[in-house]
This record gives sequence, C-alpha cells and structure tokens, in this order.
Amino acid sequence: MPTCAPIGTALLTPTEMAEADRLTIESGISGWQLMSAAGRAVAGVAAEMVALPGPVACLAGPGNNGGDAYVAAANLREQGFAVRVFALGDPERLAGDAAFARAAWNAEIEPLAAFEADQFSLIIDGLFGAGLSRALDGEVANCVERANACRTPILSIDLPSGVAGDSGVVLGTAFKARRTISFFRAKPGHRLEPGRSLCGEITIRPIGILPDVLQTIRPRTFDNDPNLWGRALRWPADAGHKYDRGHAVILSGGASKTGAARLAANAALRAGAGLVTVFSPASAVLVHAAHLTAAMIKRCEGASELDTHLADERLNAFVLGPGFGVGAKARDAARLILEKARALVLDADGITSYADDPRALFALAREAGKKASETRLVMTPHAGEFKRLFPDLASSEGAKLEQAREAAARAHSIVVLKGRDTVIAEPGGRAAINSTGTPWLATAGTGDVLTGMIVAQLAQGTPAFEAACAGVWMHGKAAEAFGPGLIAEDLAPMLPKVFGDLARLMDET
Ligand SMILES: NC(=O)C1=CN([C@@H]2O[C@H](COP(=O)(O)OP(=O)(O)OC[C@H]3O[C@@H](n4cnc5c(N)ncnc54)[C@H](O)[C@@H]3O)[C@@H](O)[C@H]2O)[C@@H](O)CC1
Ligand SMILES: Nc1ncnc2c1ncn2[C@@H]1O[C@H](COP(=O)(O)OP(=O)(O)O)[C@@H](O)[C@H]1O
Ligand SMILES: [K+]
Repeated sequence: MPTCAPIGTALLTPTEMAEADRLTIESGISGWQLMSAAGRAVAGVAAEMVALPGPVACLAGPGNNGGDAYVAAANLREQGFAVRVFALGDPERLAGDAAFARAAWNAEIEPLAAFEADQFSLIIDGLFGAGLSRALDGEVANCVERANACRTPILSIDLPSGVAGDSGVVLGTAFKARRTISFFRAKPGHRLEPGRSLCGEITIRPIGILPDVLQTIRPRTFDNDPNLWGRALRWPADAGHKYDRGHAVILSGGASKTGAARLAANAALRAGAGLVTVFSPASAVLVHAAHLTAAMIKRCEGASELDTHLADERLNAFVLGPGFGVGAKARDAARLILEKARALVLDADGITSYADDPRALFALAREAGKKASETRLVMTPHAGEFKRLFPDLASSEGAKLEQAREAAARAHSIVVLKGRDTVIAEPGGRAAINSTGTPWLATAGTGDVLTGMIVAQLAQGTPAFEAACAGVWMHGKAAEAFGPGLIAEDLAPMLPKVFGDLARLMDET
C-alpha cells in the first residue's frame, strides 16, 4: 500500500495565523523579518505579472497588510519599476513593523482619494488582510469598485481586501484579484466561495514561520487532499479476496426511478468495493437486470425483507436516497440499517424524508455511533437538502464551514455539504474543504455517483470522515480528468486514472 504523510494540509483562520506569527516571533525570528520576506515575495509575484517599468500602484492600509505593501513597493522600485503608493488613513499613524516598512519606502505617499485605477499596469492591494474586522464602506468601497471596473490586473496581498479570511464571505465589497499571494498556509477564505473566486490564482509562500507551530495551534480545518486521508484509504491486498474489500448495498427506488441507484452502484464498484448489490423492489428488478453486469441485484420490497437481508453481516455499507422516494419507507430503511450499526450514506430523498423530524435521525446516528464506536452516518446534502434538516444553521449567512461543523456535531454524523467548495465535517470539529472538480459537475446524477464513491471507501473499512473526504476528492478528480461535456455516467470510468494519479502522489510524499 502506498504511504502518505500523516498530517493534513492545514488551513489557518486569521486568529490561528496571528498565533503562528506570535509563536514564531517568540522563538527568535522578528516580525520585521517576516514582513520583509512577505513584502519581497509580493514583489516577486508582481514582477511576474507586469513588464518593466510598470507603472504599479501599491494601495496600503492601516495595518500590517499595508506594511507588506510598503516593503513590496520599495522592492519593486529597486527592480526599476515606476511605483506610486496610495495610503488609506494617515501613514504617520502606522505602528510597529508597518511603520518600519513605511520608513523604508521613504518617498511620496499619496492619499487613496488620488488613486486612479486605469493609469496603472498593475494594482497591488495591501489595504486589509487577516485584520479585516468590518464591512468596507465609503472611500475604500468606492476605490475597490473603481478598480474592479477597470481592466488593470490586481494582485492581492494575503486576501482580496473585503474577503473574510475565516469564511470567504464578502464584507461590504471586495477586490476581484487576478492573483493572491498569502503566506505559510492558506486560510479557509481562500477556499470557500465567494472568496475562492475573488482570489484568482493563489500562491502560498513560506516566509520563515516555523511549521512546528502547528503542533501548538492544532488546526481543525484542512485542505481536502490525500495528505489528510491517504493513509486511511484501503488498497487491495496482494493476496486479498473480494470480501476483504467489503460488500456495498445500494437501495433502489421503483421501476421508473432506477438510474440513480445504478449510477451509485457502478461508481461503488469502480471506487473499490469488493461486491455491490442493488436492493430493488420487485417491480424494478428486471429493469436493473437489463443494465447491470458486475453489480448484483436482490429483491427487497420493504422493511421486513430488508431486515432479513441485514442478517448477512458482510453487507457492511449502504446508500439510501438517490431515486428512492420520500417517506416512511425511507425512514424505516435508515432505521434498520443504523440499528444494526452498518455504515450508511444518506442522500437526496433519504435526507428529505427526515425534514419533519430531523432529531429522530440524529438519535439513530448517535446510537449507531455508540454501538460501533465510530461514526456510522454520512450525509451528503446540497444546500437545499441541508436547509431541510438544519433550517436554523442554513439561515446564518454565508459561513458554510461553520454550518457544516455545527450540523455534524448535532447529527452525530459526517456532513458533506456539497457545492463548488464542498465542506466535509465530522462531529469532533475536524473539517476539510474540497477544491477538486469542475463546473461540469453541475449536472443531473453526479451526486448519486458521489454516494457510490463514498460507500466504496466505507465498505472497505475506511473511517467515515476519511471515506467521505476521499470520495469527494476522487469525484472532483474524475470530473477534471474527463473535462468538458461531462455527464454523470462519465465519472466512474475515470477512476482508474484517478487511482493511478493518487498512487503516484502518495509515493511522492
Ligand atoms: N504571519 C503573518 O500573519 C504575517 C502577516 N503579515 C501581514 O499582516 C496582515 C495582518 O495584519 P493586521 O493584523 O495588522 O491586519 P490588517 O492589515 O489586515 O488590517 C488591520 C487594520 O485595518 C483596520 N480595519 C479592519 N477592517 C477595516 C475596514 N473595513 N475599514 C477600515 N479599517 C479597517 C483595523 O482597525 C486595523 O487597523 C496579513 O494580512 C499579512 O498581510 C505579514 O506582514 C507577515 C507575516
Ligand atoms: N459548480 C460546481 N463546481 C464543482 N462541483 C460542483 C458544482 N456544482 C455541483 N457540483 C458537485 O456536483 C455534485 C452534484 O450533486 P447533487 O446536487 O446532489 O446532484 P444530483 O442530485 O443531480 O445527483 C456535488 O458533488 C457537487 O459538489
Ligand atoms: K489585501
């Protein structure tokens, strides 16, 4: 089995980043050294974006983000660029390292009101970064809107001013950057929409902050990449047999709604489940038989037949929801599966079936978790389905990461809150933000495929959080591998390439 580094790629909130900064300074590296390195890195990226002599505008705010901008301005001037600095507020009031940076610039500083965006070949946005504490308004908002309206490329330092580092939410208004450079580790705001789109291309540079500080900070949010879950993933053993790789079951809806179950079943096989069976009502058995080859079909009319089938303990992971129908039949099935503490991926109609009584589902998940000593339920809602189970959380504007985290704790389950910036959260507070995928995934049936990719990992014995993360990652990678023109059926056939790339990636780390 390929091995992989045990630590995930952490995403640090602005507060955690400030702590990283503080711990590093405490260990003997000065704040000025960090700011100098940051400013030089900004100048380096700027020089990649614009030809000599510019001109370049540096917009400098009242804090250390502005400090970085002064350092970058001085460095670009040394390289021969024509640079003008525009400051928000009185530059004489800068304190600490930012005041040093302003002194090092040692040339004219114009007021922000004098800035005319279309006179420059590049705008460097050093107004606010991690310290953004309220909505942009007045003169600053006006400046941002003028800059966004012209075609001059924008390089944002740390974050596009106006984007909140912990949530990606826009406070008031925000720059739409061509590129964003940040330091040490990315922040959730670089990965969550709309922040992610407003950042443009993101570059993360080390500036001397010591990675050891992460041991003290103990971050809870990670990039969803193989560093986080690669070691937990199961690969076929050399002398293994199919039962070592688990037996996944997909519960199908009636005769006119069978496609979703087959999408999940085929994806589960490709994603590594040893055996996959579709449990089908009698009316749909022949429809499935006409289409399925490697996946098996078993008649399962309702609760009593399901109960009988569940006596086979090798059936270890289930998908319930895609095309299944909303109502008591779905709730009965979820109850029986969770009472036996089998792993369950609950999607679509399975989720909606609990809209009137979400607490009943959460209680089943809690008991199943206790019985198995590990989380048994993975829910995969899109925003609409999420709102049905967690209306109060969904109404808290924008903060997708915290919504998913809170929901996971409440529901004793893994919550996969889908979208371009899918968040995977576990009850203990750990969460991952996914960046794989393409907009072509916004097409019917791709969510059904995702359930298959997740259930395959659960069937093989990967813990629920890692199983969900891996499924989401490979789903996005499959979409990237196929490219434009994607429909749901195209995803599973891309998995051999995705596994090949994954194995290489893990061998390298
Ligand atoms: N490791 C690090 O964290 C490092 C951080 N550096 C830079 O330091 C920045 C963080 O510096 P600060 O904590 O000083 O924060 P910022 O420079 O982002 O902004 C803080 C200042 O802006 C004011 N402010 C916040 N929101 C406002 C609004 N909407 N309208 C008007 N004023 C507003 C605050 O009152 C405060 O004066 C980072 O973004 C990064 O660019 C670098 O210098 C080097 C190392
Ligand atoms: N614009 C997008 N960029 C990347 N991924 C997307 C985008 N839109 C949707 N997706 C992904 O596609 C899948 C759609 O799932 P879902 O909404 O349940 O569709 P369906 O019910 O039709 O199967 C999810 O995994 C979601 O994260
Ligand atoms: K900025």
